[in-house]
Amino acid sequence: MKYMSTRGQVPPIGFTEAVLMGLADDGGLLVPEHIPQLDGAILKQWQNLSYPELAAEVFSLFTGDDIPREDLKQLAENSYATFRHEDVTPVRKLDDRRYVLELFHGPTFAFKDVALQFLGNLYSYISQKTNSIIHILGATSGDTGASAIEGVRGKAGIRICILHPHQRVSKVQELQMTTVDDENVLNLAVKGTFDDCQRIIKELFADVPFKQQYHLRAINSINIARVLAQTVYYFYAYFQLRKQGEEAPVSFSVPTGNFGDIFAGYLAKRMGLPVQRLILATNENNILARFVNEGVYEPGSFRETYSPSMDIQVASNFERYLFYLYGEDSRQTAEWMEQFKREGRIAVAGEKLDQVQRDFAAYSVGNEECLDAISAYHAQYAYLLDPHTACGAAAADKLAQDGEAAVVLSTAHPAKFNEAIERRGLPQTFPDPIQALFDKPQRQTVVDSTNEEVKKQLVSFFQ
Ligand SMILES: N[C@@H](CCOP(=O)(O)O)C(=O)O
Repeated sequence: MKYMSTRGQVPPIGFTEAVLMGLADDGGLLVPEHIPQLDGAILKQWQNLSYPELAAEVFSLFTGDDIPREDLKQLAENSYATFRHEDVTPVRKLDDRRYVLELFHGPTFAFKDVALQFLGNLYSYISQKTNSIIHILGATSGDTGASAIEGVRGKAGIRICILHPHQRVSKVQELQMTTVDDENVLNLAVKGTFDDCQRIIKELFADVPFKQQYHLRAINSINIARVLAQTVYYFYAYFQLRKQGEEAPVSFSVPTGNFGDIFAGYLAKRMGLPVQRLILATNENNILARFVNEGVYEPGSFRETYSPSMDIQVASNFERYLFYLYGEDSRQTAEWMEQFKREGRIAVAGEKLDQVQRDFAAYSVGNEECLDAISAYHAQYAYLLDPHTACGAAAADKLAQDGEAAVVLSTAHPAKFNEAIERRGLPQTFPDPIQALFDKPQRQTVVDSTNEEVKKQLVSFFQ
């Protein structure tokens, strides 16, 4: 399998090179040159696999000859051995047609662990096999950073620098990142929003001489390996539902800010997983929901919400979707992205908008509505949702259709977001690893939201 850029200016490259390149050198995003097509017979073969076995199968469709199957299996085994649940991503049935896909059983209690435990090990593997230097640069609104750090802390030959918006992540998210004392970890707290952090790292990655001189690698969902790893749980969840006897068509409700998680679902569906609907749930930072419902992709004003990981205006993976929406036309995609840079707006109408609305249903969840969902699920099912999952649940309820089974992706454990839970006076017990964070010293460097400031820090950390 080869990879190409959504903007068409990168010659086809293999899987390992795509992982190392992260953001495509022409500023676009890497995508596989074709989407593998699975028939019913393959899905049948996969339905009883363990999570690591399934992950190895999915990846083997995308790695070409770059990674032998036995090595892939080992990578997957090692990556998912760190999860606290034997099913890795179990599905909980709440009622007749309502399910929660729990993606938070990894080391940092967020769905990002599913991909980043794997990517951390993959980077180690690639660095040993190819002698590549791995200097990771990432941006986070809270969850990716902690997971990425956990995935590579203390690993030989790897350094990691994560930018997070200063005082705009939850307390537990901040502690998970800043209490890590391994020498290979640098946390920069940027005086700005997540969008500032993401813009800075994207501009640094787009400066190809700088990126190459300092061997910068991506762990955000701009890295195609992240998206591929996230497709696996859609398949696994579908098989679990069928094993639990659920016969109805299956829809997924996905809380999303950067469009990575739901894009993984879109890819799984394009590969042949029978997904009825993909429901896109945003908080009040609702650029994606507005795009699906009105066809206009244009940042609104930034809102601080109870679901800070989704406080995002400009969604990284949106470009990948545009590429597919326009029939894999890289010239058109590049033009759209140029226009977005120039005018801050993209608008689609007619048949294209119809297609968007066939691909997704979307709902933007208000702040109080999110808390209402937490209270309602607690009262009705004795189940405590974190505020991001609550957005997914509220959207699933709002857009529910008769006769379908709705699976809400639970992206984090509620203990990561006690600020929201406390607002409804709901008690919760912190898991031990989270409780222990409060006694540890923190280490972070606060920086201005400029490329120059961040560059200065990187040059000294990655030299
Ligand atoms: N919500 C994310 C933002 C970064 O998204 P990613 O999927 O591109 O890593 C976070 O928690 O950091």
